[in-house]
Amino acid sequence: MARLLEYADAETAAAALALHVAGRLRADLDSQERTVLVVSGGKSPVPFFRALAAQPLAWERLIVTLADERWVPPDHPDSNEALVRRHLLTGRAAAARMVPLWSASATPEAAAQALVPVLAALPRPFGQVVLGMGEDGHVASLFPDAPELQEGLRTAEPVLAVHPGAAPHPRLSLSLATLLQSRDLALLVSGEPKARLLERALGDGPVEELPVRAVLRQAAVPVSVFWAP
Ligand SMILES: O=C(O)[C@H](O)[C@@H](O)[C@H](O)[C@H](O)COP(=O)(O)O
Repeated sequence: MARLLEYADAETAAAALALHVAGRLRADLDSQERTVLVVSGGKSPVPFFRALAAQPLAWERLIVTLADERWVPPDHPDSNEALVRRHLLTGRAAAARMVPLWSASATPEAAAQALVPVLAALPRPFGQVVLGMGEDGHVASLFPDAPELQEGLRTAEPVLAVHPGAAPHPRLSLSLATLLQSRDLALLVSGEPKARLLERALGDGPVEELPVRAVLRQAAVPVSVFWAP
């Protein structure tokens, strides 16, 4: 059962999430050499990235990777890697090691194959996974209208290529199984247009309709929704 935390505005939710994530990662780094933070892209996480970058942490022992990536190189304005580098890996946080999903492979399928050993080498469980929720209920790049949705929800492979029907760019997405290999999950959602959607996502209905439900419903990993209208 997901824990719903409501804040007055997006900035306050982002600050609270940054404290939550920093505390979680610090707890790992007190008892192990390295830990992994997995983040999504999109617009919502920018204030969270800035707030987290200001947190005192042993950044040089932190590995940052993405829940999903658009099939564009890092110098493209839609690149999630570029977003993370610009807003999170700044100041002391620049010492963290970034593990990108994009590579100069011929296709997203080839990039997914190349990522298998890279992701297998990351310490498990991840310290923290932070996700957003798209206006169609997608999470990471598990889109309701993508032909690969069932595969993403069921495969034991770590990552897959996704071709969403409407959203721009093919994607690379961690599979649901991999997103759940974490000590903790947080979902950052804000804005009135997503209020009704979040209510529906937390209610009954098929996962295929709103894939975010797969994360909200599972009981293996604690999940908190940082919500601001
Ligand atoms: O690359 C992406 O698009 C994301 O990783 C995606 O899953 C995102 O989290 C949601 O689409 C929410 O995006 P917004 O924050 O822009 O609404």
